[in-house]
Amino acid sequence: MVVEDDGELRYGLSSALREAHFDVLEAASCTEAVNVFCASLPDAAVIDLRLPDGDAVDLLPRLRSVDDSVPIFIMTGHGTIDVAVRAVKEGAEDFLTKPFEMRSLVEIVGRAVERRRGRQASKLSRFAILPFEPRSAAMRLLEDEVERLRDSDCSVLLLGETGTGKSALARRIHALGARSKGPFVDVNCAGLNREFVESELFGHEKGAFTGAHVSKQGLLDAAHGGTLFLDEIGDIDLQVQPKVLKVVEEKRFRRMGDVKERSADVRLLAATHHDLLAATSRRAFRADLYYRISTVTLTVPPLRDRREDIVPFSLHLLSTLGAGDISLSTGAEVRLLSHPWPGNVRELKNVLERSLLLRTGNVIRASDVRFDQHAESAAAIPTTESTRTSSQTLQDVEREHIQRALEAERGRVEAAARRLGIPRSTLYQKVKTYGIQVTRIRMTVPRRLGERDSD
Ligand SMILES: Nc1ncnc2c1ncn2[C@@H]1O[C@H](COP(=O)(O)OP(=O)(O)OP(=O)(O)O)[C@@H](O)[C@H]1O
Repeated sequence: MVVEDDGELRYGLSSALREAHFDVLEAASCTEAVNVFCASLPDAAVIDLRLPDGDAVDLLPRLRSVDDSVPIFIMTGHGTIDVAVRAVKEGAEDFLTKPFEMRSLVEIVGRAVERRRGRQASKLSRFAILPFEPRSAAMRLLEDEVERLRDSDCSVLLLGETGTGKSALARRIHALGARSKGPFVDVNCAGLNREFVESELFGHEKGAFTGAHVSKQGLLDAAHGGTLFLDEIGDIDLQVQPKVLKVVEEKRFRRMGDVKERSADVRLLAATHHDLLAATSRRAFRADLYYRISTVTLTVPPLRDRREDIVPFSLHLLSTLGAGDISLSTGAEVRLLSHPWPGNVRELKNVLERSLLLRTGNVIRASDVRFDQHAESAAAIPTTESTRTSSQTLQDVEREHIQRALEAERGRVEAAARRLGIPRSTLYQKVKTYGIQVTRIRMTVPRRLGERDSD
């Protein structure tokens, strides 16, 4: 993403990057930059320090609260280097002093994109090489089913309560299969409106709708040769569903505003925590799509139904958190075993992360195991009144309330903002101010759009 209000310079920067085969999105102000960034999650951003409606230092926290893994470069003139240094302290990758050679820009951006991709690939491979051997019958059965699907290219529907590990399982299925060298593109469809999901998935041609200033490849292009994982598929708009069906059945799709069809060489994995069959009878989900994607279903059992796994899985999670030398006292094990885990693995991971911070020495004790009081019901936010204690400040209450809203909406900032009755931009600001970790990013595109060769 290139953000520059000087049209000529913007054109020069974009052309240099396009010549180097980057897909470039342009913005001329902070407001436009936020919109483009949220809609497309670019692999890197190059931003002019001074923009008509603010400067890059103001913009950084807003962009980083959406996705802090995107490398952001600040372009600056000689007189403004101290401000640019501040921007780097705020999390910018580096700054470029004008005038600079386009060649250096292309090199710097290219290297940052590669580094980011490497980090994402190693995350994925770390995940793939740390399999957990379950003790529970339910998880062993699931493992057998996954093993049987290893060589198949069929679509799979993953079912299970929120936080059970459906996305994690989708990544494993991808990593085990023949497409493992191709991209894994993960789209969370919850809360996305029709036009957004359609343009993100299928891409669009210039002028396809108001604001489509340039043509854009979709995530189906990005997933070419790999796997497309549609999380919360039950939330996909009814009008978009026939197009998804065409991808599953015919492996073909059409960009918005385009007349020609393109081939979609993707394996489709989908997940939902809704009862899709019931949704088909309410006509909220198309029956033909349901039957097409549900030929093979895998159900991830909730943690409370696989208690034998809780202690060994906790030790496994501790090692994935870099704490493989930490053990659990008997008291801590008893506490973990007696909890109902409504938030499943996500909640277990949070509790373990917290206990790592609270522990002294190499053992987690019962008193270090503190449950999230608000996870009892992921769907309900308790009233502020019921959670207030005399020592809490108004800010403590606000921070907790925001955290609960984000948990209840599984990290979807847009939905949490709606729930709280505040604009999304205000929520981003508060998330930044309170240093709240948003645990779920809506969309992960592990490589540059349109790039098709293997990692
Ligand atoms: N086998 C595993 N090893 C390590 N971490 C895991 C494993 N399974 C799940 N997790 C972690 O638990 C959390 C929840 O997992 P995930 O997002 O896959 O759940 P989900 O069922 O897709 O949730 P939702 O329905 O809310 O989308 C994530 O932080 C994930 O990294």
